[in-house]
Parts: sequence; structure tokens; C-alpha cells
Amino acid sequence: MHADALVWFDRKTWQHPSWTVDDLLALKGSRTISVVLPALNEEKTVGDVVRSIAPLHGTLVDELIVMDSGSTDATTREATRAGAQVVGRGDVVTHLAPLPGKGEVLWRSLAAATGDLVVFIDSDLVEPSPELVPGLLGPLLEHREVQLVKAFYRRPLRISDSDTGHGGGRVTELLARPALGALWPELAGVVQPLGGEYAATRSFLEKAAFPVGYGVEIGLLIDAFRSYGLDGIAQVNLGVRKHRNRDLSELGRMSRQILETILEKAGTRSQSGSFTQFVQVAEEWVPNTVDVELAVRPPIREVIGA
Ligand SMILES: O=c1ccn([C@@H]2O[C@H](COP(=O)(O)OP(=O)(O)O)[C@@H](O)[C@H]2O)c(=O)[nH]1
Ligand SMILES: O=C(O)[C@@H](COP(=O)(O)O)O[C@H]1O[C@H](CO)[C@@H](O)[C@H](O)[C@H]1O
Repeated sequence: MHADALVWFDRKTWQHPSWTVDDLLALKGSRTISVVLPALNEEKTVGDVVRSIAPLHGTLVDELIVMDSGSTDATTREATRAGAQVVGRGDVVTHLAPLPGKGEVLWRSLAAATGDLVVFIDSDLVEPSPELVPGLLGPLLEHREVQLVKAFYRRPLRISDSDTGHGGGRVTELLARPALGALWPELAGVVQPLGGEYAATRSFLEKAAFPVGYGVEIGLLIDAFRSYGLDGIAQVNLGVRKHRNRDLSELGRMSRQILETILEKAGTRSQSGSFTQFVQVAEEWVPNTVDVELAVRPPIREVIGA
């Protein structure tokens, strides 16, 4: 591992986060905290994720927002019932038509949320730990130089996996980790670069460009490194993370978006946004070509001001 990555790993990795909510409230001071859950058709899980955070709402957490990404199921109903404020992607930055993608709703959430610190938690988590939000806020509240905190965890591939499953994080292990090791070796100590649970300062997030698709996590990680160095990044061990796992064809399209962000951050661009996969029809295999959304939103502060 790169020497700087090794030093960083030792200094900025919390393997056993032990902040209590009282500790965090004392550290919080006058700062405000928003928790944002991006959600696209997550009616089955969003309620439990909201309920795992709701006990902190009104004390440590000032805002608990589900950013709806154009759901067509009962996501809004389930999130509202569980106690979250639901904001539609078209309810903010109304002069720009929404684009499809997770990064789009995270970008728009900065216009809906008001917190000095923002915590992002996926809405498809299964058996979400109530320690996610406190654990992520610990380094951010205690160390002023920290601008981005990433969660890491054991990631079973299937929800039914035994207590030793490790098959999850397929795009992380097959694309993100190799690419970071090759192009940004200083970031080789980040255990879960694509993890969907992370916390950051608004001041960082407002200055960052947001890939509108799944490139958002690796894009923000690279931007944080470039803006603040490794000292601006921390990570915390938050146990086990189970979520709805997508199939390989969906992860292929996700990977194409992540690859675009990697190429762009590395100073090059792809030749085409069309992406061909193959499907079996009877005994034959036929191409299925799609246009993958590769747009990047400018820093939100350039669109709605600071
Ligand atoms: O266009 C999108 C795609 C995803 N998501 C949300 O982003 C989170 C992570 O997405 P997904 O579960 O698809 O990624 P995975 O965890 O499978 O890699 C989930 O809460 C999704 O509902 C979203 O809000 N809009
Ligand atoms: O980490 C990964 O490899 C992917 C896929 O995870 P699984 O193989 O389905 O456990 O999941 C992450 O990647 C997305 C892109 O960054 C994030 O948006 C998701 O929140 C995260 O779960």
C-alpha cells in the first residue's frame, strides 16, 4: 500500500467507534445536521431505514429527509408514515428538469436540506444499524479538518447470507478498488469507496460537481482528496451492511457510469455514452444497447448560490 495511504489508514480509521449521542451533542455545538435518504422505489425498506434514524430526530439530527427520485411505488407513503420529510426531485432547483440518477437526487438534496453537515444513507438497507448516523458523525464533529467520512462494513451478497458472508460490494472489488489503486494510490486505504453511507460538510458538498448517476460516490471521494488531501477524509467501521443487491446487468450499467467518472477525473473522456450488453433469447445471444446517463451537475452553489 502507498506509504501515505498506510499512514492515513492508521490515523483516520475508527475500527471501534464509541461516540455516544451525548458525546456528539456536546461536540455538535451550534452546527446543524441533515440526514438525507435517496430513494427510488424503496417502499419495502425505506420505512425501516427512517425508523432506525428517527430516535435521533430533534436532538442530534435536525432534518430527516427522503429525497424521492421519481418513485412509482409507495415510497413516499412509507417514508412519511415513518416520520421523514419527503422531497421530490422536482420540488427543488425547479428551473432545471430532473435527470435520472442517484447523484441527481443527492445534488438536489443540498437545495432541500439546510444542515451544516449532511449524512447520506441508502434507503434499500435491510436491518439498518442505528449506529450508522452517530458513527459517521463522530469524526466529522470531533475533527474540524475532516470533510468526508465514509462507512465501511462487512457486506454479505445476499440478505439471507450467513453471518460470514463477504460477497457484496462487487463493483467496489472489481472496478473501484483496482482503479483507485492504479490512479490514486493514496486512496488505497479506503475500505468502501463506493459505500452509500457517508457524511460530509456542506461547505465541501456545495463546491463539488455531482455525476448524476452512480459515479457520485467515487467522484466525491476523489474531489475530497483533491480539495483537502487525505487529512480531510476519515472512515468508520459500522459492522454489517445488508441491502437489496442488483443483478449483474444492472451493475454493468452502474459500472459504466462509475468508469466515466474515473476517466473524467483522470483527465480523459470516453468515446461514446452508448453501452452494449447481451441477453439470451432462446438459444441465441442478442445485443442490448442503451444510452447510459453520463451528465455531471456543476457545484450547487453555482446554481442556487451559497
Ligand atoms: O436513480 C436512482 C438510483 C438509486 N437511488 C437510490 O440510491 C440508493 C443506492 O442505489 P442502489 O440500491 O441502486 O445501489 P446499490 O446499493 O445496489 O449499489 C438507494 O437508496 C436507491 O433507492 C436513487 O435515489 N435514484
Ligand atoms: O459497492 C458496490 O459494489 C455496489 C454494489 O454492491 P453489491 O455488489 O450489490 O453489494 O454498491 C455501491 O455502489 C453504488 C455506486 O457507488 C452506491 O451508490 C451504492 O450506495 C453502494 O451500495
